[in-house]
Amino acid sequence: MSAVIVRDLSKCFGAVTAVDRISFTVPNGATIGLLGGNGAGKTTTISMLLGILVPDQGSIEVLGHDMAHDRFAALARMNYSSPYVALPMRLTVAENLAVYGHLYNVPDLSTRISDLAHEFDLKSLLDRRAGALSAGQKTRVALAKALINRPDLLLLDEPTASLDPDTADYVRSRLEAYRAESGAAILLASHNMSEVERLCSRVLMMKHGKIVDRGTPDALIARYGRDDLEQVFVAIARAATSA
Ligand SMILES: Nc1ncnc2c1ncn2[C@@H]1O[C@H](COP(=O)(O)OP(=O)(O)OP(=O)(O)O)[C@@H](O)[C@H]1O
Repeated sequence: MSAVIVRDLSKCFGAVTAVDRISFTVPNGATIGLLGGNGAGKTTTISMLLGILVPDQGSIEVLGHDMAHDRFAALARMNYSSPYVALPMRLTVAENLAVYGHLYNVPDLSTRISDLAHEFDLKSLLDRRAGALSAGQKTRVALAKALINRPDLLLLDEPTASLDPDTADYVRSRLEAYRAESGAAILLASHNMSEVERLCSRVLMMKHGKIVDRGTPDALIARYGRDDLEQVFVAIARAATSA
């Protein structure tokens, strides 16, 4: 069964077609990569999945719920992190996690916060204001917030942005472990191709709002005759420029 079913989805901003009739699924228990150059339409797609933007056309089904008519049932079972969406800056890290935990009605919230603080090495940051943290510290708090309700669908926009290589590696292993233990589906937008190769069973390649190719990382690498996904990405991006 699929956690996400997107059919013929479009979104325009004035004359700009940000997302252009895309269709895809995210199976339960899978991590799917959403790739594309700057302005390809990844964030717009994720925003529609979250119900933040209303599509001009098409349908989105999340965890069995039609987002046009029944989105609150789905929103309770999903979560997201994005470096482009700031957490309330005046609240401490602990207050932030508590607010989101209450919003999602998380049972035994203090234990959940303590577990996440341990998992993402946040214990020494719990009493610090979110606005006063470094970029990498904010990313770790955003990931803890994204997991607070043990979501069945996790939407991740650049989840390791600003993390040092050691912490990024640790976070990737935590995301893999969460998917394996929970059976959650993950949609991952990332510019880090080695991260995508490691985490994603399949990828969707976006260009100018369309999905121009899709498949497993290995299949795409073979189809384009390249050594890795980074080279495939560059080949598609350059083809786009000359198109
Ligand atoms: N609120 C908005 N108003 C007008 N145009 C927008 C708006 N949001 C996005 N766009 C445009 O829609 C297109 C897709 O943008 P989007 O942010 O979805 O791309 P992206 O793939 O996430 O890019 P990046 O990798 O740079 O984050 C771009 O041309 C962008 O300028």
